[in-house]
Parts: sequence; structure tokens; C-alpha cells
Amino acid sequence: MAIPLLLKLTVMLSVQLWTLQKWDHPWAVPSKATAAAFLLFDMSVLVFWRLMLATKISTVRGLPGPKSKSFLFGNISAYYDQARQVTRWILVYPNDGLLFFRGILGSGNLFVTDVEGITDMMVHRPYDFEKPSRWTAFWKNFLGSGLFIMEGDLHKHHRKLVGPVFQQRHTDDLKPVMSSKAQTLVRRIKETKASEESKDNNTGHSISVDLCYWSSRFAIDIACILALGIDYDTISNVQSPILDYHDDMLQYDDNKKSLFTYYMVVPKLLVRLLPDGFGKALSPVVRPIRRHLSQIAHERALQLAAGDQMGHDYLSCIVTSGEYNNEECADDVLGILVAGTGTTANVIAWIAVELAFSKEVQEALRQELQAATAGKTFPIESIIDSLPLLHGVCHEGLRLHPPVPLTVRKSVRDTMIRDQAVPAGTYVVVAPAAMHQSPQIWGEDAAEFRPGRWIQYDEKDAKMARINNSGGASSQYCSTSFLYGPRGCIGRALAMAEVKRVVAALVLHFSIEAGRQGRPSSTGLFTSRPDPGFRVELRPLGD
Ligand code: HEM
Repeated sequence: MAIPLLLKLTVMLSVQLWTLQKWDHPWAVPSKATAAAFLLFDMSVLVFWRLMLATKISTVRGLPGPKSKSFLFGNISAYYDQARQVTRWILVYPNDGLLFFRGILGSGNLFVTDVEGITDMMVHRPYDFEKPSRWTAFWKNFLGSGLFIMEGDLHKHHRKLVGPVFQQRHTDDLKPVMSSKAQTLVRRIKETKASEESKDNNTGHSISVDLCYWSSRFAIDIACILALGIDYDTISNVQSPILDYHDDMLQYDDNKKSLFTYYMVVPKLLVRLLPDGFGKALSPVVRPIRRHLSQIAHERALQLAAGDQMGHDYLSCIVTSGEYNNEECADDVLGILVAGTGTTANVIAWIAVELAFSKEVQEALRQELQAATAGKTFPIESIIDSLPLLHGVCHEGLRLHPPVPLTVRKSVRDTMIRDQAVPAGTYVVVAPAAMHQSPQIWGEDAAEFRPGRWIQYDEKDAKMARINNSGGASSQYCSTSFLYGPRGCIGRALAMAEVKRVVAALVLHFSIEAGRQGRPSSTGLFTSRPDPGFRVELRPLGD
């Protein structure tokens, strides 16, 4: 069991002062200097213990893994580099599903490198592992304390409460709205001002856009309808508190980076000493959005009290439960707005990038969509989700560019991952981005964009194609972009429906090109998006 630092220090100090008093030592007279000297001594002992001894006797230490880069910080940089280091480790260090590396002050960290290990953690023992408290303390400044942050029984209860909002039939109800929004998106991009256009003398105009900008607006609109039952129409309206908050959240400026480093590096005791609201003050848009959402929650509670019919949205669901006050409802909704927007928007942008560099796939997809929509008005809701190549393109984009490239958990009790004992207090890294590059799972072409792996062709008739849900890997669990189990993404079905509709609309209306640019690199502190400097060139096709 992990004993909190504060408790360890208190016990050590008490024993020392008690011993001195018993011997009648002159230092036993309580003074600030004595206490400070002992405190310093005790902290040094604890640091020494962590650095020199604790990991040497740890049960996980015998596992293979990289050498520590730094005496104090170990390989902690692997947490912030879009999973690049861990992706390399899988290839470099032969292992049986687990690698060991050191974190701050020699702390034991595991990296799960096979699907069985991830399944064990996420499906069989999900509540033995929690999001590290430092991590969530940082996030609470911006996201509130909703489903994403909750742990243990509270999380179990809340996930059950809001589960119905994400049921398939509610997602199906939203699909026509998504399709119509995708059309609005296309129209708005076409209306983009001349200043944002780039001219190509030979073949006409192409519109140069940061696709994340547009796909975010689409994803915000859908997330707000789901979370609040309100259509803010941010695709058309650039003024909205939701947009201000969202844009600020996505900007990982120096303030946020420094704050994050502070939360990760300093002892928890000092993190707790931070004045309440310290982090919130760094993000001036958090208070207004909280106020805005609390006001909506207040109005919804009044409607409920007046006997009005409640909608199927997230807010109505939690207000109806009567378990939360307005501020708690606002906090909870905030988490949904963040979890459901940047992720979805980034995948759409990455898929556009892949299509820009794979003209043949793009043309084949256009043909599939044109054949499906021939003679009908787009969209055809009944078939869009079963189009094999659209399915393949979207899942392959998600496989190569999981928006959450890496996440971390901490074991809260002594537990196991497969047959490996994992002591309480061990940090465990799960990295979808690394898993999806593994040739053992996806074959030698793991790093290539090959949507065909998600399609099952009939041996007798190649035109008869069906969807392959595992992408040619041994099981559906090999796709880890949404993780799985009770702490996996609750918005998975909704997200895929969104991605498919926007990608279909873009491909039907534009030729997607990269111009003379090379492939963009991936950026972001926790999520992966194409470098903001990269612009896709959208060349309108004849309507
Ligand atoms: C392609 C898009 C998406 C991807 C790849 C994705 C991925 C993920 C991942 C990996 C997690 C677990 C994170 C962790 O535990 O560290 C997660 C959690 C979550 N996601 Fe998504 N997500 C997407 C879209 C959405 C959407 C559209 C919504 C809702 C509107 C949503 C709502 C949530 C929530 C509420 C959680 C927390 C669940 C819990 O802890 O019980 N996500 N998502």
C-alpha cells in the first residue's frame, strides 16, 4: 500500500521528537529550527530511499526497459512527446508485454506493450488503476470534476447514470443532424473569404484551410447538442462562450505547460498548498463558461420543477437525477465538451491529411460515395455507416493517428497485469499510438495508410466487400484509440458517426490536396493534431 508522503513525514518526526524527549535531550524543546532540521533530514532520507532502494527491491524492476535518462527525472519526458519514445521502445527492447522505466525520483513505471495486458487492465481490473491524482489535479483546473475525473464507486455510479445518453438509438437520432451540419460545414468552407484562398493558375481555385479549425466547430456543435440539447451553430457564428473556452483549451501555451510541469514535478504536498483557483486564473475563459453552464443548469432545474418534459441530453439526465447542484452539473458538462470535441476534430483533420497524400484512395472513396448517392440527395443515412471504404478510411486514419496517443494510470492497490505482480503506487502507461505501429499486431505495413485492411473482400467476387471490424488484426481489442472497459470512451459510437459524415461530405465536395507541403508532424500536449502550420488545399468539385 502506498503511504502518503505527509503521513510518512509526520510519523518520522513524531518518533524523533518523542525519542529525544524520552532521553531528555536539550533539542527536545520544541523549536522551529529543530523541526525544520528534522524535516530536511527526513525528506533527504525519503528521497534517498526512493532513488537508491525502493526501485531496486521492487517486483517490477527485473523487467526489460530503457536506462534512466536522468537521475532525478528518469524517463519522464516519455509522457510528453506524443508517444514517440515508447513507440521506439517497443521495437528496441524485446519484452513479454511489459517494459519498465523510471520516472521522477526513481519511481517505478510500467509500459504495457501488448493487447492482453491492456485488456487485463481496462476490462478485468479497471478499478485497480486510476488516473494519477497529479494528472487529475491539473485537469480539474480546466475540466471540472465530471465523469472523466471521477474514480471508484463514484465513477461506476455516474457512468451508469449517464449511460443512456450515449445509447445507440440516441446516436442514431443525432445522425441526420450530423449530416446536415457536415453540409453546412462544406458551404461555410466554400464561402471562405478571398484572403484565405490560394490561387492555382492552371486548375482554378483551391481553398487553403486549417481543417482542425473547421472540424472543431462541427464537433463543438454536436457535443453541445448532446450535452445541453442546444445548437450553438458555431460553424456559422464565430461569437460564443463555448468557442472561446474551446479555443483556449486547445492552446497549450507556456502558462499551461509550466502549470502542468509544476503539478507533475513538485511534491503533492506543495500542489495541495496551491490556492484554490490558482490554475483557473491562468485560463480566463474557464470562469465565464462555468457561469454560463451553471445558469443553463439552473434554468433546466426550474423546468424540471415546473413539470416540463426533459430532453435526452446529458444535462437533462443529470439534472433529473437530482443528485447534483448547478455548479456540479456545469463541471460535468464541461468535461463532455472537452472530451468530445478536440479528439473528434483532430481525427477528421488527420484523415484529410492522409487522403491528401493518397490520391488513389481518395478517388476510390469518392467513387464509392458517388455510387451510393447517385440519383439521391446526400446523405443516405441508411447506408453511410456500412460503406466499406468509408469505414476503412476512417478507421485507418484513427489507427495511425489516435487523438489520445498516450495515457497513464496508477495502481491503487497491489494488483496484477497478466501474470506480473504490480505493487500499489506504480504508474502504468498505455499508448495507443505505439500499439498501432506494432508490426506484430498489424503486420509489416503497420506504419502505412492502408484502408483495405478494414475491408473483407469476397473471394469469388472482389466487388462484394464487407466491413472488417478488426482491421486484419487478431481481435477488435487491437484498436486501442478509444480504449475499452468501464474507463474507455463513452462517446465512441457518436464519434465514429461524426467522423464518417464529415469525411464523406468533404470528399464528395472537394479534391483534398497537400500543395507543395510535406507531411505535417504531430503536435499537442495530450492530444495529437497535425501541425497548425499545415493547410489542406480544398479544391471544390462541380456541384
Ligand atoms: C475520435 C474521437 C474520440 C476518441 C479517439 C476518444 C478517445 C478517448 C479515450 C482514449 C478515452 C480514455 C482516456 C483516458 O482514460 O485516459 C476517452 C474517454 C472519454 N471520452 Fe472519448 N474519444 C473520442 C470522442 C469522444 C466523444 C465524441 C465524446 C462525447 C461527446 C467523448 C467522451 C468521453 C468521456 C466522457 C470520457 C471519459 C469516460 C470515463 O472515464 O468514464 N469522447 N475518450
